[in-house]
Amino acid sequence: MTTLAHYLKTHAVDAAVSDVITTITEVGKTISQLLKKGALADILGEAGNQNVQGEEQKKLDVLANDLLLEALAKNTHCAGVASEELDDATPANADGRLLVLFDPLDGSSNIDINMAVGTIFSILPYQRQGQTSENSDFLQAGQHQLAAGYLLYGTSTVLALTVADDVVMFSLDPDTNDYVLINDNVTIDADTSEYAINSSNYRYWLAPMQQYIDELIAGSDGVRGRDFNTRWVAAMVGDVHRILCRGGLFTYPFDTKYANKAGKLRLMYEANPMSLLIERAGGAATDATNRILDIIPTDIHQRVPVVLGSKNEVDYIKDLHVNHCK
Ligand SMILES: O=P(O)(O)OC[C@H]1O[C@](O)(COP(=O)(O)O)[C@@H](O)[C@@H]1O
Ligand SMILES: [Mg+2]
Ligand SMILES: [Mg+2]
Repeated sequence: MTTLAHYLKTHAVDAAVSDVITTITEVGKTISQLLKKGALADILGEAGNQNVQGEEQKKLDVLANDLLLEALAKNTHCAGVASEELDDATPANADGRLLVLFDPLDGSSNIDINMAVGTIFSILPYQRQGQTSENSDFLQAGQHQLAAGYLLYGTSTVLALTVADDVVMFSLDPDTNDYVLINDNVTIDADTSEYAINSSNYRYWLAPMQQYIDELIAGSDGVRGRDFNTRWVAAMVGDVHRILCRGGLFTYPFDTKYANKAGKLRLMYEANPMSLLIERAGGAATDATNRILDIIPTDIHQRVPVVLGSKNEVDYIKDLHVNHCK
């Protein structure tokens, strides 16, 4: 049996990165416990305020954010924290070498209905040690991430992590409260017949995305010549987990639903960490045409269209978009 602590110690993981991962995953245990108690822990419902992106915050969005912030502020390696729920990045320990970014609670609309939610995190290097970190320090392309992962609070609590070239998965053992390795080499098949999209936004999509979904729905009667199946967890963490387990295609594409929003998902707290996991597992992650990990952010809260998962489907979507522009 390999615990997370043992894995981090024996895989030559940088000690500071390892320590920050330990801090995040320890908080994950607390969030997991709170979710198990649910209504009995008074964690359901609205917090009564909006985050910087104008979204109503749930009590658990705020609680998970505060727990992570408090724990990371005490971690000497952490120079600053940026969160989906905070207006600006919060400086931590100026001598730290690492910046931590997170979506404290992904899938907020699932909290009150007892469905899967998660925590997504990303670790970047800090370049100005000794000085107080600022928003601009976080504006690094996703390819520079030193580690990324998520905790999925589902029927069991699972950690997916990449700190080296591979992706590994752990399950939280409720008896010992340890994360135990359950997959030491997560890989995604290049082909899939399963896709995830919120099709209620169909009328707001670009023509190539509408064409793609039309083709999947036509199934064996259409140009694809085979049937496809839809799955939508309404928590990116759940959809990405399914893809890491059995392949698939996930997209929250560009849409025109809200002016000035290039898509719903956040580059730095959702798209980047998930893209690193997906690529390292052999899949692909784009904004429909460009690799997400190459995008140089201009704002810590910027949004990005996301197309990720089994490589051949991601490439197929890219071709549709490129050909449409010719
Ligand atoms: O409400 P929709 O359109 O189904 O969107 C679901 C998507 O929104 C998200 O819940 C956004 O994340 P947050 O819950 O962190 O805001 C994704 O996890 C998910 O893929
Ligand atoms: Mg989210
Ligand atoms: Mg969130």
